[in-house]
Amino acid sequence: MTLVKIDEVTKVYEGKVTHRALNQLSFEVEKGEFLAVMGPSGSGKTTLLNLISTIDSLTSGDILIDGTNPHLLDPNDLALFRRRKLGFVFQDFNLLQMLTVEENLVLPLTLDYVPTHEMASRVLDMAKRLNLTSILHKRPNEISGGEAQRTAIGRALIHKPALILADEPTGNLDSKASRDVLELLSAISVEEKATIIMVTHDPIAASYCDRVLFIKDGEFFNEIYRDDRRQTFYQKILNVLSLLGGNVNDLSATRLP
Ligand SMILES: Nc1ncnc2c1ncn2[C@@H]1O[C@H](COP(=O)(O)OP(=O)(O)OP(=O)(O)O)[C@@H](O)[C@H]1O
Repeated sequence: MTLVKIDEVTKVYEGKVTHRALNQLSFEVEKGEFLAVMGPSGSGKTTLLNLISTIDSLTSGDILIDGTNPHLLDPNDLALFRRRKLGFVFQDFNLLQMLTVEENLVLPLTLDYVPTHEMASRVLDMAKRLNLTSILHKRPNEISGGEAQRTAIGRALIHKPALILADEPTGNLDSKASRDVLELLSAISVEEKATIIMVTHDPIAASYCDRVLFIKDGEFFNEIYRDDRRQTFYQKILNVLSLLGGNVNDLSATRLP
Protein backbone atom coordinates (compact mmCIF):
# COMPACT_ATOMS: atom_id res chain seq x y z
CA MET A 1 0.00 0.00 0.00
CA THR A 2 1.31 3.44 -0.96
CA LEU A 3 1.45 5.79 2.03
CA VAL A 4 3.20 8.80 0.51
CA LYS A 5 2.85 9.98 -3.08
CA ILE A 6 5.08 12.80 -4.31
CA ASP A 7 3.74 13.81 -7.70
CA GLU A 8 5.69 16.15 -9.98
CA VAL A 9 6.61 18.40 -7.06
CA THR A 10 8.33 21.66 -7.94
CA LYS A 11 9.55 24.29 -5.48
CA VAL A 12 10.83 27.63 -6.70
CA TYR A 13 12.14 30.07 -4.08
CA GLU A 14 11.32 33.58 -5.22
CA GLY A 15 13.68 36.35 -4.22
CA LYS A 16 16.22 38.67 -5.79
CA VAL A 17 17.37 35.55 -7.59
CA THR A 18 14.76 32.85 -8.12
CA HIS A 19 15.95 29.33 -7.36
CA ARG A 20 14.35 26.06 -8.49
CA ALA A 21 15.12 23.84 -5.48
CA LEU A 22 12.95 20.90 -6.65
CA ASN A 23 11.97 20.22 -10.23
CA GLN A 24 9.07 17.86 -11.02
CA LEU A 25 10.16 15.29 -8.46
CA SER A 26 7.99 12.15 -8.25
CA PHE A 27 8.26 9.06 -6.06
CA GLU A 28 6.15 6.92 -3.76
CA VAL A 29 6.78 5.42 -0.32
CA GLU A 30 5.11 2.19 0.78
CA LYS A 31 3.54 1.74 4.20
CA GLY A 32 6.19 0.33 6.55
CA GLU A 33 9.07 1.35 4.29
CA PHE A 34 12.25 2.91 5.73
CA LEU A 35 13.47 5.29 3.02
CA ALA A 36 16.70 7.32 3.00
CA VAL A 37 16.99 10.46 0.88
CA MET A 38 20.54 11.41 -0.09
CA GLY A 39 22.10 14.01 -2.37
CA PRO A 40 24.82 16.64 -2.42
CA SER A 41 24.53 19.77 -0.33
CA GLY A 42 21.91 22.06 -1.86
CA SER A 43 20.21 19.26 -3.83
CA GLY A 44 16.84 19.93 -2.18
CA LYS A 45 16.60 17.34 0.62
CA THR A 46 15.53 19.75 3.38
CA THR A 47 13.19 21.49 0.95
CA LEU A 48 11.56 18.11 0.27
CA LEU A 49 11.09 17.37 4.00
CA ASN A 50 9.71 20.89 4.54
CA LEU A 51 7.16 20.34 1.77
CA ILE A 52 6.11 16.92 3.06
CA SER A 53 5.74 18.31 6.59
CA THR A 54 3.90 21.38 5.18
CA ILE A 55 6.38 23.79 6.80
CA ASP A 56 6.73 25.25 3.31
CA SER A 57 4.30 25.56 0.37
CA LEU A 58 4.57 23.90 -3.05
CA THR A 59 5.04 25.83 -6.29
CA SER A 60 3.33 23.03 -8.24
CA GLY A 61 2.59 19.33 -7.99
CA ASP A 62 0.81 17.25 -5.35
CA ILE A 63 1.71 15.51 -2.11
CA LEU A 64 -0.58 12.81 -0.72
CA ILE A 65 -0.04 11.33 2.74
CA ASP A 66 -2.33 8.47 3.70
CA GLY A 67 -4.78 9.68 1.05
CA THR A 68 -4.81 13.33 2.18
CA ASN A 69 -3.18 16.32 0.51
CA PRO A 70 -2.19 18.33 3.62
CA HIS A 71 -1.49 21.41 1.50
CA LEU A 72 -5.23 21.68 0.78
CA LEU A 73 -6.36 21.57 4.43
CA ASP A 74 -7.54 24.65 6.30
CA PRO A 75 -5.27 25.80 9.17
CA ASN A 76 -7.19 23.95 11.93
CA ASP A 77 -7.34 20.65 10.06
CA LEU A 78 -3.71 21.06 9.05
CA ALA A 79 -2.65 21.51 12.70
CA LEU A 80 -4.53 18.32 13.61
CA PHE A 81 -3.12 16.48 10.61
CA ARG A 82 0.47 17.37 11.54
CA ARG A 83 -0.10 16.46 15.18
CA ARG A 84 -1.79 13.13 14.51
CA LYS A 85 -0.29 11.86 11.28
CA LEU A 86 3.30 13.06 11.44
CA GLY A 87 6.22 12.45 13.81
CA PHE A 88 9.45 14.45 13.65
CA VAL A 89 13.00 13.49 14.63
CA PHE A 90 15.74 16.12 14.28
CA GLN A 91 19.53 16.15 14.42
CA ASP A 92 19.57 18.24 17.60
CA PHE A 93 16.81 16.20 19.33
CA ASN A 94 14.59 19.27 20.04
CA LEU A 95 13.63 18.10 23.52
CA LEU A 96 12.16 20.60 25.96
CA GLN A 97 14.93 21.17 28.51
CA MET A 98 12.68 22.01 31.46
CA LEU A 99 10.67 18.79 31.09
CA THR A 100 11.74 15.30 32.17
CA VAL A 101 12.19 12.45 29.69
CA GLU A 102 8.74 11.18 30.71
CA GLU A 103 7.12 14.60 30.20
CA ASN A 104 8.83 14.99 26.82
CA LEU A 105 7.55 11.56 25.76
CA VAL A 106 3.99 12.30 26.80
CA LEU A 107 3.82 15.79 25.26
CA PRO A 108 2.03 14.87 21.97
CA LEU A 109 -0.64 12.99 23.98
CA THR A 110 -1.14 15.94 26.36
CA LEU A 111 -1.74 18.21 23.39
CA ASP A 112 -4.34 15.74 22.13
CA TYR A 113 -6.20 15.36 25.48
CA VAL A 114 -5.59 11.60 25.69
CA PRO A 115 -6.97 10.24 29.04
CA THR A 116 -4.35 10.13 31.84
CA HIS A 117 -4.45 6.36 32.40
CA GLU A 118 -3.88 5.73 28.70
CA MET A 119 -0.99 8.22 28.66
CA ALA A 120 0.66 6.45 31.58
CA SER A 121 0.43 3.03 29.98
CA ARG A 122 1.65 4.26 26.58
CA VAL A 123 4.64 6.02 28.19
CA LEU A 124 5.60 2.88 30.11
CA ASP A 125 5.34 0.73 26.97
CA MET A 126 7.38 3.21 24.95
CA ALA A 127 10.04 3.57 27.67
CA LYS A 128 10.42 -0.20 27.80
CA ARG A 129 10.61 -0.44 24.03
CA LEU A 130 13.30 2.28 23.84
CA ASN A 131 15.21 1.25 26.96
CA LEU A 132 14.44 4.54 28.76
CA THR A 133 12.72 3.19 31.88
CA SER A 134 15.57 4.01 34.26
CA ILE A 135 15.93 7.63 33.10
CA LEU A 136 12.27 8.68 32.87
CA HIS A 137 12.69 11.25 35.65
CA LYS A 138 15.89 12.82 34.32
CA ARG A 139 16.02 16.04 32.33
CA PRO A 140 17.66 16.31 28.87
CA ASN A 141 20.85 17.88 30.30
CA GLU A 142 21.33 14.81 32.52
CA ILE A 143 21.23 12.17 29.76
CA SER A 144 23.50 11.09 26.87
CA GLY A 145 23.02 12.06 23.21
CA GLY A 146 21.84 8.53 22.38
CA GLU A 147 19.30 8.58 25.22
CA ALA A 148 18.14 12.04 24.09
CA GLN A 149 17.61 10.83 20.53
CA ARG A 150 15.79 7.69 21.73
CA THR A 151 13.53 10.01 23.78
CA ALA A 152 12.91 12.15 20.68
CA ILE A 153 12.07 9.01 18.68
CA GLY A 154 9.70 7.90 21.45
CA ARG A 155 8.01 11.31 21.37
CA ALA A 156 7.68 11.06 17.59
CA LEU A 157 6.14 7.58 17.86
CA ILE A 158 3.93 7.79 20.91
CA HIS A 159 0.87 9.00 19.02
CA LYS A 160 1.39 6.27 16.36
CA PRO A 161 1.86 8.64 13.39
CA ALA A 162 1.36 7.42 9.83
CA LEU A 163 4.69 8.95 8.80
CA ILE A 164 7.94 9.73 10.61
CA LEU A 165 10.20 12.41 9.12
CA ALA A 166 13.80 12.29 10.30
CA ASP A 167 16.37 14.95 9.40
CA GLU A 168 19.95 13.69 10.01
CA PRO A 169 18.85 11.87 13.20
CA THR A 170 22.36 10.51 13.84
CA GLY A 171 24.22 13.70 12.94
CA ASN A 172 25.12 14.47 16.56
CA LEU A 173 25.72 10.94 17.81
CA ASP A 174 28.83 8.78 18.15
CA SER A 175 28.96 5.53 16.19
CA LYS A 176 27.59 3.28 18.95
CA ALA A 177 24.64 5.59 19.71
CA SER A 178 24.02 6.00 15.95
CA ARG A 179 23.87 2.25 15.51
CA ASP A 180 21.37 1.91 18.38
CA VAL A 181 19.15 4.64 16.90
CA LEU A 182 19.29 3.18 13.38
CA GLU A 183 18.58 -0.36 14.59
CA LEU A 184 15.66 1.05 16.54
CA LEU A 185 14.22 2.91 13.53
CA SER A 186 14.68 -0.17 11.37
CA ALA A 187 12.95 -2.42 13.97
CA ILE A 188 10.06 0.06 14.31
CA SER A 189 9.50 0.06 10.56
CA VAL A 190 9.40 -3.76 10.48
CA GLU A 191 7.50 -4.49 13.70
CA GLU A 192 5.11 -1.55 13.82
CA LYS A 193 4.82 -0.93 10.09
CA ALA A 194 5.94 2.66 10.70
CA THR A 195 6.82 4.53 7.51
CA ILE A 196 10.02 6.56 7.82
CA ILE A 197 11.62 9.10 5.48
CA MET A 198 15.13 9.95 6.66
CA VAL A 199 17.39 12.60 5.13
CA THR A 200 21.04 11.78 5.69
CA HIS A 201 24.54 12.49 4.41
CA ASP A 202 25.84 9.35 6.07
CA PRO A 203 26.05 6.23 3.85
CA ILE A 204 26.23 4.02 6.93
CA ALA A 205 22.95 5.43 8.24
CA ALA A 206 21.40 4.99 4.78
CA SER A 207 22.53 1.35 4.68
CA TYR A 208 20.00 0.55 7.46
CA CYS A 209 17.13 1.56 5.15
CA ASP A 210 15.09 -0.52 2.69
CA ARG A 211 15.77 1.91 -0.14
CA VAL A 212 17.90 4.97 -0.85
CA LEU A 213 16.59 7.69 -3.14
CA PHE A 214 19.25 10.02 -4.54
CA ILE A 215 18.42 13.51 -5.72
CA LYS A 216 20.62 15.97 -7.55
CA ASP A 217 19.83 19.59 -8.40
CA GLY A 218 16.27 19.02 -7.22
CA GLU A 219 15.63 16.09 -9.56
CA PHE A 220 15.47 12.33 -9.22
CA PHE A 221 18.95 10.86 -9.83
CA ASN A 222 18.76 7.19 -8.86
CA GLU A 223 17.35 4.75 -6.32
CA ILE A 224 18.65 1.49 -4.95
CA TYR A 225 16.96 -1.19 -2.87
CA ARG A 226 18.52 -3.25 -0.12
CA ASP A 227 18.18 -6.88 -1.07
CA ASP A 228 21.24 -8.40 0.54
CA ARG A 229 23.71 -7.78 3.35
CA ARG A 230 23.99 -4.29 4.79
CA GLN A 231 27.70 -4.21 3.99
CA THR A 232 26.98 -4.84 0.28
CA PHE A 233 24.22 -2.24 0.30
CA TYR A 234 26.65 0.23 1.87
CA GLN A 235 29.13 -0.37 -0.99
CA LYS A 236 26.37 0.19 -3.55
CA ILE A 237 25.42 3.46 -1.83
CA LEU A 238 29.06 4.61 -1.97
CA ASN A 239 29.13 3.76 -5.69
CA VAL A 240 26.10 5.93 -6.43
CA LEU A 241 27.48 8.75 -4.25
CA SER A 242 30.70 8.72 -6.23
CA LEU A 243 28.66 9.07 -9.45
CA LEU A 244 26.65 11.88 -7.86
CA GLY A 245 29.74 13.96 -7.18
CA GLY A 246 29.23 17.02 -5.03
CA ASN A 247 31.37 18.42 -2.30
CA VAL A 248 33.72 16.07 -0.43
CA ASN A 249 32.46 17.66 2.79
CA ASP A 250 29.10 16.04 2.07
CA LEU A 251 30.67 12.77 3.17
CA SER A 252 32.34 14.21 6.24
CA ALA A 253 30.11 12.08 8.44
CA THR A 254 31.36 8.89 6.81
CA ARG A 255 32.72 6.31 9.23
CA LEU A 256 33.64 2.72 8.69
CA PRO A 257 30.51 0.59 9.17
N1 LIG B 1 14.28 30.00 1.83
C1 LIG B 1 15.08 29.88 0.76
N2 LIG B 1 15.18 30.89 -0.14
C2 LIG B 1 15.94 30.77 -1.23
N3 LIG B 1 16.66 29.67 -1.55
C3 LIG B 1 16.60 28.64 -0.70
C4 LIG B 1 15.82 28.69 0.50
N4 LIG B 1 15.97 27.50 1.15
C5 LIG B 1 16.81 26.76 0.40
N5 LIG B 1 17.18 27.42 -0.71
C6 LIG B 1 18.07 26.94 -1.79
O1 LIG B 1 17.48 25.76 -2.34
C7 LIG B 1 18.47 24.78 -2.60
C8 LIG B 1 18.11 23.50 -1.87
O2 LIG B 1 18.27 23.71 -0.48
P1 LIG B 1 18.06 22.55 0.59
O3 LIG B 1 18.27 23.16 1.94
O4 LIG B 1 16.77 21.87 0.34
O5 LIG B 1 19.28 21.57 0.22
P2 LIG B 1 19.82 20.29 1.02
O6 LIG B 1 19.93 19.21 0.01
O7 LIG B 1 18.98 20.02 2.22
O8 LIG B 1 21.26 20.79 1.45
P3 LIG B 1 22.15 20.39 2.74
O9 LIG B 1 22.55 18.97 2.53
O10 LIG B 1 23.31 21.32 2.63
O11 LIG B 1 21.32 20.61 3.96
C9 LIG B 1 19.80 25.37 -2.17
O12 LIG B 1 20.45 25.88 -3.32
C10 LIG B 1 19.42 26.49 -1.24
O13 LIG B 1 20.36 27.55 -1.28
